[in-house]
Amino acid sequence: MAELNGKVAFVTGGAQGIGKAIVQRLSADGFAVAVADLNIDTANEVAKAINDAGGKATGIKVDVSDRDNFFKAVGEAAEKLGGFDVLVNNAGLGPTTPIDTITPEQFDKVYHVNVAGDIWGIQAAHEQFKKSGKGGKIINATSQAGVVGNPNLALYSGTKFAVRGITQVAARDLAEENITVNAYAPGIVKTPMMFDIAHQVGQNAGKDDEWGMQTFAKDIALKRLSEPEDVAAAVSFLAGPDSNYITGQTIEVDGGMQFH
Ligand SMILES: NC(=O)C1=CN([C@@H]2O[C@H](COP(=O)(O)OP(=O)(O)OC[C@H]3O[C@@H](n4cnc5c(N)ncnc54)[C@H](O)[C@@H]3O)[C@@H](O)[C@H]2O)C=CC1
Ligand SMILES: CC(=O)C(C)=O
Repeated sequence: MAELNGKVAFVTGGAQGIGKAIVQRLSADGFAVAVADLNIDTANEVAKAINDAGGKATGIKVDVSDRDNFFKAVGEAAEKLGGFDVLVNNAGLGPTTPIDTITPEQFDKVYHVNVAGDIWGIQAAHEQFKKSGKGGKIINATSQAGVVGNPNLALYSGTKFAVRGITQVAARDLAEENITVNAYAPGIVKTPMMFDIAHQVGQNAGKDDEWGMQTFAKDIALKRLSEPEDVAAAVSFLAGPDSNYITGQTIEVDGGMQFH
């Protein structure tokens, strides 16, 4: 395990999938990490494994769609870990929503987590950065589906386009305070979210999960699905000093799906 670098990172959705790989990678980079998730039991298990391996981590319960709760969770992490330097707005929901099936309830739920959650996170991080006066880094999860609209994902794709917009605006608004804001756009990553989407798409077409996965995977230039660690490596760059002169950008980590 690397020596602690004196910085603290707060990762939402850190209990599983891409978020878990991010907290593990940032811990290996020397960050003290807050494993922030709705699922506190799993978050605590991930934090314990990091502590057992010689890192510094704490599990924090958060519902990113609840503004007050997000502020409280960030404050708690800053107090427990002794600072606040990096926010990774990673938590998200990815329902499969053929266009005619979208309900008002589903719209509210997904937009509150994927879009409002990012705004509350940016505000809560900004509050901490103002206190420290040192600036910081905000890193948001979008998707290749937030770069090009994906079939069956109208609701989800729309939220991920919004995340790229919010990233650009926040980058401009916060730049004077030495705060950078960037995003990562994963492709088809082997996580519970993606396996669920593949299952739903396959089922809706009367086919199996593998067929559902291939409807997304067939366009990957590098011809393999993504591991969560592929994404964590890009987040490591965005959280570290080598990206200090980059802000407002989306890095696509999709094995070559979207080019522009
Ligand atoms: N898996 C993939 O292929 C891709 C994923 N992404 C994005 O990457 C991010 C992570 O995705 P996965 O790891 O695949 O998802 P996942 O569904 O496997 O894990 C998401 C985590 O977020 C937590 N979470 C859900 N709602 C929450 C809330 N309201 N407050 C706090 N935590 C909450 C869950 O408990 C879970 O631990 C998401 O923003 C997703 O949209 C983007 C592109 C592709
Ligand atoms: C889940 C997701 O972000 C996809 C399919 O790009």
